[in-house]
Amino acid sequence: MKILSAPQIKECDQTTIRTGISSIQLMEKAANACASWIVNNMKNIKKVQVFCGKGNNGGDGFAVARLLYEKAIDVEVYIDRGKQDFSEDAKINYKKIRKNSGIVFKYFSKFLPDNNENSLIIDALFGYGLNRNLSGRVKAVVDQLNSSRQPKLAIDIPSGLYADKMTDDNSTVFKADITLTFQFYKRSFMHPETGRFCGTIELLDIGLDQQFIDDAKTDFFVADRQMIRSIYRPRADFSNKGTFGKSILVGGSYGKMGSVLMSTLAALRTGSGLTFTMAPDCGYGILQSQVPEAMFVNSGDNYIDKLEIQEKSVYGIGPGLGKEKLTQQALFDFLKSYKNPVVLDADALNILAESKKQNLIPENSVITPHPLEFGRLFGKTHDSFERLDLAKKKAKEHQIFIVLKDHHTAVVTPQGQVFYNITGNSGMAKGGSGDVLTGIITSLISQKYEPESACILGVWLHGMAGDLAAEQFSKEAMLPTDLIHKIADVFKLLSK
Ligand SMILES: NC(=O)C1=CN([C@@H]2O[C@H](COP(=O)(O)OP(=O)(O)OC[C@H]3O[C@@H](n4cnc5c(N)ncnc54)[C@H](O)[C@@H]3O)[C@@H](O)[C@H]2O)[C@@H](O)CC1
Ligand SMILES: [K+]
Repeated sequence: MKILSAPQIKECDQTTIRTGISSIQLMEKAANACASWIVNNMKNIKKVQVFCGKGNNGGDGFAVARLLYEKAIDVEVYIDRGKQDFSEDAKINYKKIRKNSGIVFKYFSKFLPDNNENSLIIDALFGYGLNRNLSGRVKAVVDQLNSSRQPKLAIDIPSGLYADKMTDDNSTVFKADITLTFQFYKRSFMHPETGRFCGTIELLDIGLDQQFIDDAKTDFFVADRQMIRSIYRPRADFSNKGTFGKSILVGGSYGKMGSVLMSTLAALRTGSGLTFTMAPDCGYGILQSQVPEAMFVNSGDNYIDKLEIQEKSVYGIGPGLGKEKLTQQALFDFLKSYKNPVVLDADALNILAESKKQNLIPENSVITPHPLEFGRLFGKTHDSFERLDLAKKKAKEHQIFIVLKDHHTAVVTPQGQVFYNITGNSGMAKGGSGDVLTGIITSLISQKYEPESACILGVWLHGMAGDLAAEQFSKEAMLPTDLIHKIADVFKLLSK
């Protein structure tokens, strides 16, 4: 699914209006979608306090207030004091509810929190039209709303959040529990500094012009179910283990054998035909007893000191590798003579960063850094938007795929496209989750998925396995090894 910028969404709204529906009808449709969602999904809500701004987001708020009032919900509407230069459609909806004597109108300054879980705060102050930080009375009331214990819902975008860029440090943003957003995810929903204000995100389809959406140019996408289904290839009949490729997981050192073990298990569970582990001898017993399906290639004593090149294989290198001098040399020698795409993670990336040998990464390879590893490889950045810009630049420069791990991991392609992942949860923020991802992506490439598809599908699978693990074990208790077991259920879901 495409992510459009705020100006593109505005153009999309306007195109939709030109091609049939009037702007006030479109607002009514948007408000209806919100009100229905609230009525159907928040059955305990008896009262709403709707905060309306002067633009069309405020217009949505007035219309939602009216529609909820018609559903016998107690409604209070809050507006700013002073001259109200409402947008045209906001004015129409404002006048409509002004006539309605049952709806209570108040100024922001009169807000008193109910602190009651049956009373919902609705933020319709600003949407994608925000062009400066919140200040004055609006800022004051949003600060007050944020400290209330009532459930909070934002219409389209939490007020104070820009659609496509960072907020300034310490600026005020409405902290929503739920964001009902129209048609598109916004980039700011996907980044940790800004996404944390959105709570649960629900996409509401308001029937915007499909032709405009199809033609719109963007570098940013969300990997949704539809995209994943188009990438996933069910396992073919009439096949043998050779059909599904050979994965070689390289890593492990004394005390860190678990990482390459998890990568190996994940590669097997993802369907790799033949799976090898290249690890030092100290891991021999562990690996052979824990993963009898994988073959062991001895690559050193307590750490890897040589890396054998095997034909027609896909290498996933890095988990638990360590940074011994001889390991470093083994990695350099390997990358100098091996020209096929590889998957590089963890210490493989740290070694390349410390030795400034990023140029050794073969074209079309996949690297899977977390923010710190990315910083070591390509330099520090101020925030995750800047980091993503730099990743786009570096993916192009090195012609590689960068899987930038984060709450919403982003797959960045050599063409500069970005695919945000929306599966996964904070229960995965544990040592070992990354090793599982390395195994999954390596396995998919060995099964002849193009690296781009392998990254997008792999990250999605990994997150989905995490969501299923959280459901069974809780975010706190779930383990990276649980992710590996849940891969089975994710494939079952995919093949339905
Ligand atoms: N027909 C349409 O265009 C539709 C728009 N919709 C809603 O309209 C929203 C966009 O509406 P608008 O473009 O009117 O934008 P907003 O409702 O976000 O408000 C923009 C107005 O607020 C002012 N403003 C921006 N930042 C401010 C700040 N920090 N302090 C004070 N004033 C500030 C702007 O100068 C402008 O007058 C969407 O997010 C969505 O909620 C939906 O109703 C769907 C249809
Ligand atoms: K809003």
